[in-house]
Amino acid sequence: IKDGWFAEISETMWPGQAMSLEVDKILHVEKSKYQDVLVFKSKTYGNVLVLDNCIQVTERDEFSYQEMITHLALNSHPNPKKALVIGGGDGGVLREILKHSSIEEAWLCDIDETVIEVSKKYLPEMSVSYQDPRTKVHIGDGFKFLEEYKNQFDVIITDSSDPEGPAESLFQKPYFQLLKDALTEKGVITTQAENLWIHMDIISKLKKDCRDIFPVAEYAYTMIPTYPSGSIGFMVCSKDANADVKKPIRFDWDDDFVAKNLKYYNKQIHEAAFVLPNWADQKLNKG
Ligand SMILES: NCCCCCc1nc2ccccc2[nH]1
Repeated sequence: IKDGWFAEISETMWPGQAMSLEVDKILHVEKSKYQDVLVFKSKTYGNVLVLDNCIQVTERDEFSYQEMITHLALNSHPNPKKALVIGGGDGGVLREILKHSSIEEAWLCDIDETVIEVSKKYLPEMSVSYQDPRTKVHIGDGFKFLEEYKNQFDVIITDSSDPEGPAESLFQKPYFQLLKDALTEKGVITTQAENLWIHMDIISKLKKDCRDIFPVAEYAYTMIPTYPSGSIGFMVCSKDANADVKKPIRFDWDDDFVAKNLKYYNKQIHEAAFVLPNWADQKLNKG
């Protein structure tokens, strides 16, 4: 933090550019077992969680990412009862999962307990989900967790940080085989799949790996001002060869519920999220 501004600089992940947020007050600085943890109150984006100098969530725009990574998956499954989040220690994805009345158990496995602790203290609107009786928390490596739970989950959401650091293994092909084996018959996954403008190499490899393992694998994205280049994507995959993840197969909420509980996701946005600009479509789907 310099002259009252935080700059998200990474010469390896987003060379030559950096999102900056003006700092009102530093709230927490800690070196956990796995990463540097920083929480600050920003001037215009609420509280901000930073891990190893990368912005993870801000209170002002987190709903875009949390709603899309969750509902693109859950609304692509006929009747999700048991869901799992790998990562996502802030609790925002859990909060979104719990908006589905079909959910009986919502599990979360994050490697870093410090992230959960600071989220409970500084991100109350996301960590509120930890109090829900359907929530089950496991602290540990998602890779190892999945090796123990085969054919258990209808939906698995990988809400990971970036490939540099503790989440590195969550972007490799073996991880997607583990996800598939942990899913039930018509299981669906979504993963944090980076940005079209600066990570086309990561995305095309993710899509290829997912296509080798899942019969259905598509990339979708959302607008989010505080992630690099202002958007972030998701791999959306299904074990059901007949599934069309590009359209919601379920939308159980009435207008009143949507007005009160969904600030971003709706049926049209679900479909629009998979529509790519020409250059990206060429590279991803015809490369
Ligand atoms: N550069 C894009 C970063 C996306 C980060 C998404 C995210 N936000 C998180 C918060 C806590 C734990 C894991 C998380 N993963």
